[in-house]
Amino acid sequence: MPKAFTPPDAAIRLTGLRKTYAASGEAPAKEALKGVDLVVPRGSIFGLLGPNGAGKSTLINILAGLVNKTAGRVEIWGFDQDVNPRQSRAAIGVMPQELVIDPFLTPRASLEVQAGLYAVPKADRWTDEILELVGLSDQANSYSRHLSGGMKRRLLLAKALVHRPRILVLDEPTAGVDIGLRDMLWTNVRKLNAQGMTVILTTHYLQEAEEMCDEIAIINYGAKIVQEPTGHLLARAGSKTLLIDPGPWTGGLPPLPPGVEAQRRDGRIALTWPMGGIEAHQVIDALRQGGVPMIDVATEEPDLEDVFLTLTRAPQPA
Ligand SMILES: Nc1ncnc2c1ncn2[C@@H]1O[C@H](COP(=O)(O)OP(=O)(O)OP(=O)(O)O)[C@@H](O)[C@H]1O
Repeated sequence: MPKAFTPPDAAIRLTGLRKTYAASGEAPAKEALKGVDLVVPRGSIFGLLGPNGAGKSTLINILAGLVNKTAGRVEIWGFDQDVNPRQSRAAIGVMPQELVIDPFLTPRASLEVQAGLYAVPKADRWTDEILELVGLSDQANSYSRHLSGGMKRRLLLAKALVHRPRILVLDEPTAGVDIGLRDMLWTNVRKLNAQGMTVILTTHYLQEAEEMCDEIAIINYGAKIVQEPTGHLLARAGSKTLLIDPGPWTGGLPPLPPGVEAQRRDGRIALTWPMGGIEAHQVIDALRQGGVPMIDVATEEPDLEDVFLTLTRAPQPA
């Protein structure tokens, strides 16, 4: 049995990962990954974000064994992809972006073929459970060519699960899908994660990443520019604002905690301060002690979009 040599907390460990696509015809060579170091903690729901062309698909395709890296090291669940290709492949299941499905197989047959490819013994197969999980039990025996686009995506998720991978990778799973499918996906992702599966997803929907992911890495121009727990990343987004409706009150404001700036905005009082340090209740307490009436209180939180835009607006490195 080969020995895992990464610390037990890493589901994925990338060290100096590089990919250069060779020049072809008129197109020059393209350096898609420029030495990425990345650790995905075991048990996390991990978001891999970046603008179009940042290198996300290249990175995922390398993990999936579909694209050969140019340099660097890829360890999946402790197994070096070059040294233990079989074990590292067995540890990961990938739901691809594109609808690659054999139209002449039924969903049940597709899963059986996939299980065969991964050498899953018959006794360990969980075909019916997977079909149930993704909501394809009723279509289990229909030809896949008769499935709707949404059902084909369900089948892709099902195929990624046949060998009970430790790590599930979802490449843009919700791009262009309807709400029912999106809900099915997120319910299942949470369920599988609660059972111990590490989940990595790429998405263009920042709100989705904010809701789903424990930790996020952002890549841009083939380089990782940040990796942090989602909460920390949001805290980088600058300021927090409290909006108070004092009704017809026109008095003066009491002293506020240092760093809090006040403005009048459409009859409301907008109080803004940098994230971290001051808590909203301290500001509210100060207002209350100063006798400011509060008919309504609302907050404006920064979101991942603010962070993302700030971090990815930097010009392309030379
Ligand atoms: N097979 C290829 N041959 C040459 N260049 C490629 C190839 N695949 C990707 N690239 C280039 O590598 C860069 C990274 O592409 P990649 O698809 O990994 O980005 P991405 O972040 O996944 O983008 P998207 O969100 O649009 O899928 C891009 O400039 C792209 O044009």
